[in-house]
Amino acid sequence: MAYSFEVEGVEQTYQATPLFYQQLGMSSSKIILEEEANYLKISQESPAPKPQLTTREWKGRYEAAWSRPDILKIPRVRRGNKEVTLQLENCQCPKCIHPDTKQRASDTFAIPLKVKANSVEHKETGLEISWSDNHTGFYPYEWLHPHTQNKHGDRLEQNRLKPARDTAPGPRTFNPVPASDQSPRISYDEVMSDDKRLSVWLQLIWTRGFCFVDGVPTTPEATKGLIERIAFIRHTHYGGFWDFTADLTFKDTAYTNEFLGAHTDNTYFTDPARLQLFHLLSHTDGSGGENLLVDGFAAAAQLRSENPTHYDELARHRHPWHASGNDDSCIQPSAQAPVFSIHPDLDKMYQIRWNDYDRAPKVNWSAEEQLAWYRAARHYNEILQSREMWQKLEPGSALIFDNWRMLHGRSQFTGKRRMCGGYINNDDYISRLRMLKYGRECVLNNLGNVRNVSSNPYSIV
Ligand SMILES: C[N+](C)(C)CCCC[C@H](N)C(=O)O
Ligand SMILES: O=C(O)CCC(=O)C(=O)O
Repeated sequence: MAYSFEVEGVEQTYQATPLFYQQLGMSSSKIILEEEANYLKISQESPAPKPQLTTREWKGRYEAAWSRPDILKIPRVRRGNKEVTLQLENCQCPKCIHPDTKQRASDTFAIPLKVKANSVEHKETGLEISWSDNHTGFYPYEWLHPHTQNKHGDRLEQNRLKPARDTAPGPRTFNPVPASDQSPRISYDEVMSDDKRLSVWLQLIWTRGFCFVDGVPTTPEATKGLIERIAFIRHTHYGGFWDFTADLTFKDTAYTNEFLGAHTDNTYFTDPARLQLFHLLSHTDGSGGENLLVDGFAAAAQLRSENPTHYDELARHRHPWHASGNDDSCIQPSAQAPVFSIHPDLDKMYQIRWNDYDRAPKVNWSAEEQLAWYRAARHYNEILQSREMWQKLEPGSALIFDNWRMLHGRSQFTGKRRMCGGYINNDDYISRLRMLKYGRECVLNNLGNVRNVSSNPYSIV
């Protein structure tokens, strides 16, 4: 890739290796960025003679300019019309990316929208940028290079994922945020002994998004048996049934005592687990460790009513997700996936992926598309925070929830906290729910029926 600059009036072309600054004779000294109207003036602060590098409008197109206060554009490739944009929130420094879990460690939405790059310095291994919110960002060259971005976004994405109608269909009907004491609950003994109560339990999870099971013996064995009452436990790189504490058994922030903001699990799987059950077995010599739940569908419906465009942004743009904490794995879905997934037959939202820790930097979109998406995501994040339901789990009461609809999280804690639980696949849960609710004959008679009516078992997705 070649970058073209006019240097002192003479057009020069530089191979766009990440070190192209050095080819400009700019040694590892501070590069000062100055904004002049629509131009980006990159000059060098060093005792050596400074080759003035001034980008300018050329044949109606800018060679480089600020397109957004928090995005630094370095000159795009004239022929390929590519450009590299850097964002504070994709900073790769150890404060922004957890050195062990490789997850985002900074809060994307705490970054001011109007953040600006004050200066750029290229170091041996990457660019160091000091940002106006006093954060010093670091972008390794080998990270920078693959993160060039297509100015026009991903045409395929724009064409293929445009919502079927002027705005993407909404989520299925949702219930208002229940006060903690109005949470759906059911008895362990009933669920374990009676298929009718089992069916009620599964329908409560589907209609309300979550359900507590009271009277569960505070042992891993009883908890495992409760999960297996629904279906076999989904095995992942975290194992099958988990019994965990804050010891980084796996390099994921769940295995720490840190705060975890509202998120869905498994965004990095092609097929995220559908149900997740937590049973707090004990918490001694410490405090904190409360759990939060948010109804992501209810929040999405609120977003859609407040700003349909923001809702569409989160339904249209697909993102890369990853789980890379363990040294021997980097798990990613087979295709990038959006925050809101709309069912292709039933024309309603059926899955939310929301996990800022595990969201990888997206490359195939333009600066303008990024701005629109981040505004929408910020709006959704504010709604989610306003709808959080917090409560301290108690030994003996297990919490199960729909991981495609409900977001969960945890407050920071001290002391020894032992949590157990497990995942269940979507297909196994939905099969169990349909068979118990409709019966086998009705389910088999409706295979292939895609009408979104309650008499059709397929309407349960
Ligand atoms: C297995 N257990 C639930 C304990 C932890 C799993 C880690 C979840 C991961 N951060 C994610 O968001 O998918
Ligand atoms: O520790 C907890 O209570 C929840 C951990 C969590 O959010 C997760 O495992 O995804």
